[in-house]
Amino acid sequence: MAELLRGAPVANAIIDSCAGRSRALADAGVAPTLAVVRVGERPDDLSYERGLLKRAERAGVTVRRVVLAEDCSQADLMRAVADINADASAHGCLVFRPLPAHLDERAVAAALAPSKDVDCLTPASLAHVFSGAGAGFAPCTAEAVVRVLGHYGVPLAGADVTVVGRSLVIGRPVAMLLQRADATVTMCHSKTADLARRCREADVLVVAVGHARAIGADALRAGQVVVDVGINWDDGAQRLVGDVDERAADAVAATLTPVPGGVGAVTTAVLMDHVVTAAERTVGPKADGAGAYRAKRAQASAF
Ligand SMILES: Nc1nc(=O)c2c([nH]1)NC[C@@H]1CN(c3ccc(C(=O)N[C@@H](CCC(=O)O)C(=O)O)cc3)C=[N+]21
Repeated sequence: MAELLRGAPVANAIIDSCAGRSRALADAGVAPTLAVVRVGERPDDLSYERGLLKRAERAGVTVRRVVLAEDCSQADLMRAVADINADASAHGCLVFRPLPAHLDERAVAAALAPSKDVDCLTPASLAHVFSGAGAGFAPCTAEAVVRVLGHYGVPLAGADVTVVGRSLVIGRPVAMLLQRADATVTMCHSKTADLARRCREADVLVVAVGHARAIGADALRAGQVVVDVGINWDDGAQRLVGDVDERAADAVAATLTPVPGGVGAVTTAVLMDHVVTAAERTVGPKADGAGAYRAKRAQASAF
């Protein structure tokens, strides 16, 4: 049976660190604040929102929700983003994606202030993930994958990692982050010839395709580390299932991230970490209370 790499301990460690840093910021008069923009009532947006609200409370992060109707106009959405840009008390902004088809996500990405872009929507953040230069944030889920592997001590330097899925939100950025950690990364997708062989060759298999049980026994090898990024609702089973056939992985792999309770649980924690970091960056060296803030922060990191 595969050992489970659960998300909760990883998320808790991140949230504990956020809570300490938020207290230090509070002493400097700063309340780390996230603005979330939701258009409509998509079930996975709502599930993410529920999770992040719960997590934010423990992390000491204030959340402001901006909810627009499913049929809102592009101008309505642009105005919401402009308001958040102009609001100095909002440190981070998350726009739930994908947006309804009539809305232009690229225009929103171009408008959002890069310093508030905590989930890698803007071109500046994507450039950061690609180049390593600058100060942007990676997509929370892509970073969550790397944090889970780091927490459980999975060696990445020199490891063969296969990433299945090439989305701009997970597949492509996670490949960049893993490569930066010195893995040799193979990027696979729906047109990859002999996908099963590419998957079997991997020491670490990361799957983010968005289809329930897309990866089965033929694509798995004994001893592998399997990271399942999928969150799919299974109508028959009436529960969330991953992109990997969990029974096959459980029988074959060395370790496996469960769904639910794996990477998804860490995504919200990484989001809080990004918001707190964005808030810390607004506390300039000349800002009131910054000296006390720095002292407190040094103390917090001593634990
Ligand atoms: N800009 C943007 N970035 C996203 O990352 C994003 C998004 N938009 N839109 C919606 C989807 C969905 N999503 C989830 C992440 C974690 C859980 C989560 O916490 N899942 C728990 C279970 C939650 C439950 O029990 O309901 C788990 O996997 O253990 C759920 C859903 C992020 N998304």
